[in-house]
Amino acid sequence: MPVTHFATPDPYAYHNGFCCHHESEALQGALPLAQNSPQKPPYGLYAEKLSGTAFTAPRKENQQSWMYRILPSAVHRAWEPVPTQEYDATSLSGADVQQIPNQLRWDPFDFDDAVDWLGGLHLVAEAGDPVMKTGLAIYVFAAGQSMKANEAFYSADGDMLVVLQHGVLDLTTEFGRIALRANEIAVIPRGIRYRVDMPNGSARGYICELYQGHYQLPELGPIGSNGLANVRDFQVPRAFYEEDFNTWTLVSKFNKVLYRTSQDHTPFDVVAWHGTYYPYKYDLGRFNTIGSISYDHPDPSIFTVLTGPSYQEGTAIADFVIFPPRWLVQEDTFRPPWYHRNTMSEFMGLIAGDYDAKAGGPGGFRPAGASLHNIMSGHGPDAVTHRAATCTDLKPQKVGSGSMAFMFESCLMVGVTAWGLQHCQKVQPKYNEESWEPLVSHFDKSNVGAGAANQNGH
Ligand SMILES: O=C(O)Cc1cc(O)ccc1O
Ligand SMILES: [Fe+2]
Repeated sequence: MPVTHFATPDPYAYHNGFCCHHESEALQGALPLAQNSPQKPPYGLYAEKLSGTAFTAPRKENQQSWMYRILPSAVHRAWEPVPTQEYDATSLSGADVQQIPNQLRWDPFDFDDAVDWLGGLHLVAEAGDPVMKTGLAIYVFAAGQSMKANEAFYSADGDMLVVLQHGVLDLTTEFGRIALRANEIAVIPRGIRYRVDMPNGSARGYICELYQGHYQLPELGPIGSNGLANVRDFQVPRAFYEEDFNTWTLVSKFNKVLYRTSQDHTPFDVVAWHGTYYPYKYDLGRFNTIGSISYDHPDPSIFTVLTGPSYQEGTAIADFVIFPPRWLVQEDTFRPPWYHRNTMSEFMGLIAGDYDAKAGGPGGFRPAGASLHNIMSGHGPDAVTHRAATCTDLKPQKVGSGSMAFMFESCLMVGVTAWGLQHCQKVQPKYNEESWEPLVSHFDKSNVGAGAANQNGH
């Protein structure tokens, strides 16, 4: 029976704070004092460095951690490809993606309680290439089984931002443990080993894997020094280790192919760590939402939780944007999102409730469903929403109570996999037709007042 040790008696205690250096000891004195690799690290541990950026990355971008572990992670046998019949490997390869301009919407994706984390991953959309460290991959997942006993996973391809729509995930990572509940997100950076247990059975959600760079907080500019996702609300696990010399299986996603190896010790043997490269979680309910208190609908970038920047300033490979419950108070304003064509692609999901730009209900935008408005594809409120927003009395109104929609927005044209287009059987065939074709012209040359500004003078 493995022996388990936590930094604190509570296995789910966290360090609070993001973009900063943390240090964690599950055994007092396990971190060397004032140096990283003493000749003999405390307690006979091995020092191992995990580099999340190039050694030479500028200080403000540099991410790395030092781990003090029972055995180095190099102690394992040779990697072998996982036989494709064990996992539907083609569903991860992205070999079948198609870039299409159609607006797409998916009905809620099914639960699948028969599979575990790896069996439950479905690549829906992708752009770029892990080999060149460019782009992103978007998955939906549904699983009900814990990973096999003594099995752990990592992705060499990118940083996985997990949006949990339903259930609970118990994540054991090299850095410690994270309990993830619906309406929370976790980010597991490239290379970090973890396993996923499902203490409550069915779990479902979405993942945006960033092949390039790392997620960071957006600049706040004139908003000032607080607001949106606040630094202290990000939670980082505390050191946790087991003494376990049983045989473990490691699975690696390496250029979208699963490889497997074995070793006679647990990968979760990090007694202490310090650094800037670590997994973390964030509860979307803590987001400090900011909006217009005068007129007009602001750009949704004010709802950015995390951004994965491209090399072009202000342009993201992946922005993670949420639409939390909020008050709408704008005067003389069409309050839902405007009609739009975007140089960015917009993949949306819904964790719970309704999204104020779209009708819910059967055939609508529903929790656990999704939509994709690819580059320059027209979108915006459906006809029902347009009518309601045009006719409504503009009193202060709370929208989205109990709701949480989100968007993965990318500067890249994402392709959709065969699973996303066909095999999942969730594409709504009449999305476009039913959403926007009912819109009719209200153009009336003889009635300027039909759309005139109000008397507030803006
Ligand atoms: O509903 C969408 O498609 C996303 C979206 C939200 C918003 O507030 C403004 C523009 C936009 O595309
Ligand atoms: Fe848009």
